[in-house]
Amino acid sequence: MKKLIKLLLPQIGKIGLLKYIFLAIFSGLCSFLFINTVTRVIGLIISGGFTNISREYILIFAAIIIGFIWVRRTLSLAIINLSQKLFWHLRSDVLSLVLRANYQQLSSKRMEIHAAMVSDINILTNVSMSVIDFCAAIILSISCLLYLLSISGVLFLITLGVAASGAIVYHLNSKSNLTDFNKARMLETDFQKNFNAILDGFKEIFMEPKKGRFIYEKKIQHIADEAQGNNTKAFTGFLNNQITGQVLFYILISSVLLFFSITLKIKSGDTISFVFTLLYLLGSVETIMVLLPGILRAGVASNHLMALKTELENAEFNAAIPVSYYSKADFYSISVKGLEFQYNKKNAEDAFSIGPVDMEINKGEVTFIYGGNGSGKTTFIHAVLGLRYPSSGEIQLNGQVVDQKCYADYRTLFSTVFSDFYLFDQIIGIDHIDLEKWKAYIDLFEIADKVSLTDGKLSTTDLSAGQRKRLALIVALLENKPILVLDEWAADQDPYFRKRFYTEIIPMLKNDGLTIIAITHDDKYYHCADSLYKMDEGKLIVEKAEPGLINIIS
Ligand SMILES: Nc1ncnc2c1ncn2[C@@H]1O[C@H](COP(=O)(O)OP(=O)(O)OP(=O)(O)O)[C@@H](O)[C@H]1O
Repeated sequence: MKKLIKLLLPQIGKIGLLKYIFLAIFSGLCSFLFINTVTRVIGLIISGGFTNISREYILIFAAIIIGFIWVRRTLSLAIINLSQKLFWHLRSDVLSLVLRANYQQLSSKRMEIHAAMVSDINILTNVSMSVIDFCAAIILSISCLLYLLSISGVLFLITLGVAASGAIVYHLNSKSNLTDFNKARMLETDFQKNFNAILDGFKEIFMEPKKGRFIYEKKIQHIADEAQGNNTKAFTGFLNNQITGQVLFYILISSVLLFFSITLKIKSGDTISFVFTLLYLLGSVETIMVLLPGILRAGVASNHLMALKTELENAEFNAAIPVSYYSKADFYSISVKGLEFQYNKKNAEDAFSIGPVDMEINKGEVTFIYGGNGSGKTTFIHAVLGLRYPSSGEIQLNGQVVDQKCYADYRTLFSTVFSDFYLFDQIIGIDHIDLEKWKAYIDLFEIADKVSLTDGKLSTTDLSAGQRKRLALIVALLENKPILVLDEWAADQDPYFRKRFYTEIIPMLKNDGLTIIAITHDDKYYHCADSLYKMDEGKLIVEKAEPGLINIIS
């Protein structure tokens, strides 16, 4: 509940929260006044004191009903607004944290974030709708208890004793119910992971339905069974509490009617008022019991959400937004000195590592890195790009050590086409798109008849794999950054264009003052590089590190 209020407070402010509390109290009081008036009128009817139509009671009932309509409408509208505000605020909050998070952290948290977005935020939004009924039921219960006290102190104490026994039973069970909700919530992340595997791997599944069946039967069914079991156990626990509460009340009401009214010599009018009020109290206690599981589940969801938010906010390496951008004129050299990096794994011996690596990248140089699959080329490039933070060693830019604080600025040196690049459907992140360059590039990359640009929007991204890569490279070049980094860019190009790329386009880009680092397996064109390195099991071996052309093959 505390965490829920912590989430709600920024949305409504303290005064807003007080307003909601006041409205909820007023709503509970309206219900109580209605019940109280009904009880009094029944008392009057039974005692024969209600013979004429009473204008006074008509006015009282009308005032209560009007008050009730007003308060419920005001409160409902406010809660609907609040839940919508909360829903979109939480979504944008998590997204803005995601945008500020670092790659290293985010890549290991993808599924958690997905589950938070899809599941936790929905649970929280939905529960905010039932908060009014919950608060109103609590106020009504308190008012009923106070009224019971005014009727008979002894019966009130007996009622309190019964309520306390219910509360103890509830408390004893709620811990294990909450554990079950928690377990079910943990499984939600696994569910999202497998759900994404189905969506992302649908082509493969469509070709071989056994794959889909495996994920469905062996993974999702298992998760569904376990989550269903946990949720069912938790909800059953709450239902048992509810039944226990009801039974205790039924026993109490029967005892008041058949036993206490006689032994305690309570007046019949008071007994009737007491029993009526108990029945209403039972109703509001039931409302509380029905709504409580949802509210506790929302507590679990808000715990997860807050933990995720805190984790994203407290990232050790969290400067994603650059303060200033490097231009081509600002860049002279990058020196990689003793750089080491290791992936985090539970068993550190299994974790792949690179380094120590030393390397020089000078302005205007074309550097190729080659090596076997899994040798660590991409991992190393990620470390050079500042996507992953080295575990030891350092990177120097123009002779100055790049520390964590300047990493965001450092990353502005690079435009990239990763091997698993994402092509946005519009050119974003560039203040002024140079349309002349765009035209020149689409001609140079021979896709002028395939794609056009209107107001920064690409006419299509539905192209062949090779054409998509050409388009991604054009977008990277339009960023006009000092260094271009390519990861196996030419792998999807036909032999004709591959030759053009290495022998015409790269020299042309180099002439334009661009520094190029490319991971490549195209040994036929290694001679086109000024510097050539081989990555071998995480170690970088210099093949050629002086400006000039070499031909490894010859
Ligand atoms: N996200 C990751 N978490 C943990 N280990 C990883 C991760 N990505 C890669 N690895 C490990 O790092 C090793 C090197 O991967 P990397 O992608 O750097 O190789 P590569 O040389 O670029 O290979 P390829 O030529 O096949 O693209 C892999 O063998 C893998 O075990």
